[in-house]
Amino acid sequence: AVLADAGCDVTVWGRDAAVCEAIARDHRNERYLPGVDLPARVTGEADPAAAVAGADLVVVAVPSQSARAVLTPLAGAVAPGAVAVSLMKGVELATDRRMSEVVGEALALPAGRVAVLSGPNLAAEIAARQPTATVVASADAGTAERVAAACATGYFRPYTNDDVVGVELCGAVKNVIALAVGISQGRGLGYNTMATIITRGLVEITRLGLALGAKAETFPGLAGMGDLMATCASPDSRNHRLGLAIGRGLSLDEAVATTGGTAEGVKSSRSVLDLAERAGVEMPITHAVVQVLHEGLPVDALAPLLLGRPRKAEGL
Ligand SMILES: NC(=O)C1=CN([C@@H]2O[C@H](COP(=O)(O)OP(=O)(O)OC[C@H]3O[C@@H](n4cnc5c(N)ncnc54)[C@H](O)[C@@H]3O)[C@@H](O)[C@H]2O)C=CC1
Ligand SMILES: O=C(CO)COP(=O)(O)O
Repeated sequence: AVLADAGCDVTVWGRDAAVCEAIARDHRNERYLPGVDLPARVTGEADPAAAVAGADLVVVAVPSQSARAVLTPLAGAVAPGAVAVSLMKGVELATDRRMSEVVGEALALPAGRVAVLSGPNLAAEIAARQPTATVVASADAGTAERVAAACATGYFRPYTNDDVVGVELCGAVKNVIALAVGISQGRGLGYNTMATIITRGLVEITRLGLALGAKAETFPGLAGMGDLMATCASPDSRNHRLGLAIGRGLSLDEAVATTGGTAEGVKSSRSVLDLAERAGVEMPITHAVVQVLHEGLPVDALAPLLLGRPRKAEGL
């Protein structure tokens, strides 16, 4: 809808042919955006190769762990000169690849023809055309500018950035931090705890990013602090909601079943921690989330674990 409002003709592909048909026929996607009229420029197409054929931009928004399988068969179908844009906020399990790396590998595109878009961009608010901003990053400045121009509207303001690593890590790790905030709120803890987790969460995202070559100024920006605030505050965030359910005592399976949609942080917490361990970076909140979600640590052990660490000076 944003791209269409910005003047692009948009073809949506999805794995459910009935949803694609409804988008083409009615310009509605009742399953994911009930009650929202999509612009007339948005149509649907059940054949993925037909959907990408001739497209200037191929915008990818499937769950991160599915991206490689969805994109690999389309490598030959992307038009020469087209740019792929990742909206995904995760890190691939098993390879620890960021999504721009997965997209580039799967579609056989060089880094300069891949862009990432990340920021405080909760889908329902954007569908309601509420004002927000975002970051478009690419290794190629012209590519970032091209994507930003294609999605700029009166309610959606893209800023360009050349720090792909930083922007992507912000998007992936804020989901893990939002899980931790949700868990704390599920235990009945208040705003001091939330602010502590968000602030120290940003520190550990920054620490990882700098170790992996990102730029320091990306982290207090929209993709970093901006998206952390939106995701940790919003009851619409799936990661926040899933954390809340865990904090209230549900098992991971029960929490996933009640949350709806993909909470990327559940799986990416593991790949992020793996990246951190390989880079020799300490990420205590991410580590604690992995322990609670995947290693059986009781939620009540979380605060004593984090607060019981040796004291240190504030900073990175
Ligand atoms: N929903 C939001 O507010 C935002 C989501 N994102 C990111 O966008 C990405 C996608 O998220 P959502 O659209 O919210 O997830 P979702 O879970 O709501 O839906 C993703 C879509 O992918 C489809 N899908 C799932 N597995 C698939 C597979 N194996 N093959 C093909 N299609 C498959 C689903 O049917 C659905 O249509 C995630 O990385 C998320 O972090 C980024 C910004 C905001
Ligand atoms: O990334 C998002 C907002 O920017 C959406 O967050 P959730 O995936 O937790 O719903």
